[in-house]
Amino acid sequence: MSGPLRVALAGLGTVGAGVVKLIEVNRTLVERRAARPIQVVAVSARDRNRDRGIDMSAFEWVDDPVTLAARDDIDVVVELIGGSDGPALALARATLESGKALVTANKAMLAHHGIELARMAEAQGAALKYEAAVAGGIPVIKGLREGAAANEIGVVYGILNGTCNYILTTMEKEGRAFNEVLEEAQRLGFAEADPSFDIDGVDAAHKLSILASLAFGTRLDFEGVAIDGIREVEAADIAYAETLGFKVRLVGIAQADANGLFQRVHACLAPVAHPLAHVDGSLNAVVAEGNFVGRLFFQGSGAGEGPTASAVVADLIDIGRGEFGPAFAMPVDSLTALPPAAAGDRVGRVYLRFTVADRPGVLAELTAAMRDAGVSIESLIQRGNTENGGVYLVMVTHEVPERAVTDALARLHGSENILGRPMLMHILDF
Ligand SMILES: NC(=O)c1ccc[n+]([C@@H]2O[C@H](COP(=O)([O-])OP(=O)(O)OC[C@H]3O[C@@H](n4cnc5c(N)ncnc54)[C@H](O)[C@@H]3O)[C@@H](O)[C@H]2O)c1
Ligand SMILES: N[C@@H](CCO)C(=O)O
Ligand code: NA
Repeated sequence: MSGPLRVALAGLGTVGAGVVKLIEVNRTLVERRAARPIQVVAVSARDRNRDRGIDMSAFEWVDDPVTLAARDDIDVVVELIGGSDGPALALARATLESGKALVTANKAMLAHHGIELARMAEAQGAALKYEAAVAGGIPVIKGLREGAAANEIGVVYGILNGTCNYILTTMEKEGRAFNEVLEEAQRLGFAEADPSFDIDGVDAAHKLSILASLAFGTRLDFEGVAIDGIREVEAADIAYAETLGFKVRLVGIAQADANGLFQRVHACLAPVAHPLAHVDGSLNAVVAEGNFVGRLFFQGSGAGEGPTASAVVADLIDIGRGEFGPAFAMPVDSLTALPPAAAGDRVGRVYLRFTVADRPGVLAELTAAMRDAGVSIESLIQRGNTENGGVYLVMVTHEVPERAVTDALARLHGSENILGRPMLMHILDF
């Protein structure tokens, strides 16, 4: 064995504490695999005295994590603070500038500053590793960056947020209210510090932009992701979806073709036969289609202490072995910049839920707008009273270009017969 890999941990929350525990429990095999001892030299967090359920007395405590970057007795800094900017970014920059290896679970930081950090790592010949940042414990970064590296990948999509999947599937199985289930996900340690990042789709978009760069060899483009979360999904939508043969899932989709780079996060209806319809609770899943390997399906725990620590320590093992290369699978200057592709040309089936007044002529008005916009209806359900005195009218369209649905909704805008905002979800057709 060569000399120890000297590690500093910045951030001792859910993930940081998990890393300390994993190294403790699995030390022997981790060190055999890294071919050297793993030595946690120093740690930093906001509150020194917080009870983390682990003995930290062997580690030097540091108040300012950025000072870790300049130390000669540290080889790798592990950033587990979070946040796209602030102390996490200051630490990441200082670490790479000093030529040290950086391991991070911070997808927000990578989505916003990944290219800059990858360039710094390249300039210094330093490792920048981030397996925990996308789909937690699932080795999807390794899978795309290494395992599928010989393929042209046309599409990558999946369930990238454990909190949303936990909320949607718990609502589905137990019929419980949105807010109650969100609080439970926060207690279980899945949710981001700001849970709106989870439920508004931002966290999934951070991860999707990283996956897209790896899959297509394109420059990371978080600004190009169209984002919708799950706030508008009602228990009724989940029940209608079930009646129609679907499950509601928050799905991130990235596709690269002659039209450019299409990236979108949105609640979708997955047909019950689709593998994503069977991804429950806080699990994540990623599907990638390669031109030689075919369909790859990765599934596992995308959040929580153990699975995320598993990914962080795997990165440390790689660094211990000296196995790393360009952060985004190729040198930054080789990444192409594709223009964002417009959604309007995309063809697919759509689920629409309207809350309508219960009076004659409403259905005729709705179907006329669909007809005039060239939208053909595959199935239609009208049922029940809603709280605001209307009835729900739910339809699934045949395959149509997205702009036709937008046109139909524009024709109905302002109609006295339509109460509240229509709910639209795309049907997953990969
Ligand atoms: N929790 C998960 O399941 C999960 C999964 C994958 C990725 N991540 C990512 O991992 C990172 C950490 O997440 P977490 O859930 O462990 O967060 P957390 O809120 O539980 O922990 C954050 C830690 O950072 C420390 N911290 C905050 N500001 C600091 C500062 N200025 N200096 C030093 N320490 C500071 C806090 O004291 C705390 O120990 C985030 O980037 C998150 O997105 C989390
Ligand atoms: N908040 C994230 C943590 C994992 O990145 C989730 O719920 O998936
Ligand atoms: Na991962």
